[in-house]
Amino acid sequence: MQKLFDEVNSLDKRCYEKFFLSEDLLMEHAASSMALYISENYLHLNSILIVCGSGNNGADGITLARLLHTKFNVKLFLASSPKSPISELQLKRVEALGLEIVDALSPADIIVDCLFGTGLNKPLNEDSINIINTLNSYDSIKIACDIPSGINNIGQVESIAFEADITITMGALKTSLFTDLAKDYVGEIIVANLGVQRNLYEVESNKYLLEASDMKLPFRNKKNAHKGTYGHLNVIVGSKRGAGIIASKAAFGFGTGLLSVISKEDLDLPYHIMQTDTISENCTAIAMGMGLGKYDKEEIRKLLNTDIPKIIDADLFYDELICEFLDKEIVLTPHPKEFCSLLKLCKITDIDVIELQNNRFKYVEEFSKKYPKIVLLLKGANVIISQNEKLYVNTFGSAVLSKGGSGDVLSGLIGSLLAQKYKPLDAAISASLAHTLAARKYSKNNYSMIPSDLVEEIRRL
Ligand SMILES: NC(=O)C1=CN([C@@H]2O[C@H](COP(=O)(O)OP(=O)(O)OC[C@H]3O[C@@H](n4cnc5c(N)ncnc54)[C@H](O)[C@@H]3O)[C@@H](O)[C@H]2O)[C@@H](O)CC1
Ligand SMILES: [K+]
Repeated sequence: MQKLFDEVNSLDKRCYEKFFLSEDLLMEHAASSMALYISENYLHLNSILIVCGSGNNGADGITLARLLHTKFNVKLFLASSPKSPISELQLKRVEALGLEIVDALSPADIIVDCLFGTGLNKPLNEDSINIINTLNSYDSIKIACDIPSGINNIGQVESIAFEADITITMGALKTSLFTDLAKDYVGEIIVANLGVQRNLYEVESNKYLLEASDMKLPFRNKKNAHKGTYGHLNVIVGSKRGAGIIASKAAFGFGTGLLSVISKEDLDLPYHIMQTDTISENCTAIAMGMGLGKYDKEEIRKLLNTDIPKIIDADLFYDELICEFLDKEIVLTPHPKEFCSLLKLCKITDIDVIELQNNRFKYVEEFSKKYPKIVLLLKGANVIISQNEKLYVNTFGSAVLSKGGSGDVLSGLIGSLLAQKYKPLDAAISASLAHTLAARKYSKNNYSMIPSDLVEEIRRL
């Protein structure tokens, strides 16, 4: 996993003091890293349009123009005149070299957006919106310098943002690049080296970006094993029984040795899935909440009171009963609307889904601060998992998963790993990664996947 930072100004300042690297030097390294990336990947192309604003993001762009002008046909466009001392200096340097500064936008093979970086602190004016709209309309390779212009420092897009194919971000990964709202704009994200090794540039953080290598699949190492070695998951199937059945099928394919569904109705299940009406004696994990529908509160309270590891989803996030159990180490997997209900029930805040989506990290942090033992998995385009005020982001999800039943598969996967004795946080992380990485492997198209296809892909991971 890689660290994420809510702000990097303090990291830049630390570089000036700790490593004696001036702002000028950091900027030179930032632009060199971008120039290297562009030269290594696009030397076969000819023209580059670099669009610069008045701050240091613009100064990065002016510096880049100087570094690339011998290799490409560089067109430098200044959307407004430089305001910071360093950007004035960078402009002097390119003027002295006689670089062309163009006074209108025109298409180019590559566009580099250096309008606004981390300094965007007010809504875009009409001019900026027009520039971004024009750039977005070009059929070019689109590269954002540091952050696509229009995304603010908490990852919100108020009106419009540059639609990058690649974002080359300076020094370290910023949290703002990983919100759901930023997902359609950032493209591939690359970190530019600022002349300091990344591990020296970075300090401690409570937020992490998950990588595929963080997924620990439940491979079996023992030779002397039997089905009981790999746990026994109990899935509580409610009145909307499809959800529990989907979860059960996913769970069985993800390694739990035994699986029983608890249901009062007679369900037509595959023969390897057992059915009973009470919790199994050797149960090692419970998955509940999905499709619960109408239920007996006392029975659910009894189940919640057991010490067996649990994953809880869906309907239970609308019942204040859940608040009695938030001091336990259980896994909760709400989608945004369910999380809003949970935040309200546990008296953190009363917000709607729009407010939550605008500030996902903030509300997950607040929840985790109040309930540090809970493993929370907030569903979304970029899943956020938290425990103990540490946040982990999974960005591998894609629209292929935006379907009824996907969440039930996830509950089954988490339940399966819990049954196999994964720690709750590890179960949530590995299951979430398996869920999203498997969905990426579905190759037919991005709209037709159904839960059984997803389960098939997960079984092939
Ligand atoms: N500080 C450093 O040492 C380094 C900074 N770097 C670059 O510097 C950038 C940050 O520079 P700045 O802090 O100057 O900020 P920006 O370059 O992002 O822009 C800030 C400027 O735009 C104005 N502005 C903000 N929002 C506006 C809006 N909506 N409409 C019109 N004008 C608006 C501000 O008043 C300010 O003049 C980073 O994103 C990065 O690209 C890099 O060169 C790496 C080193
Ligand atoms: K930018």
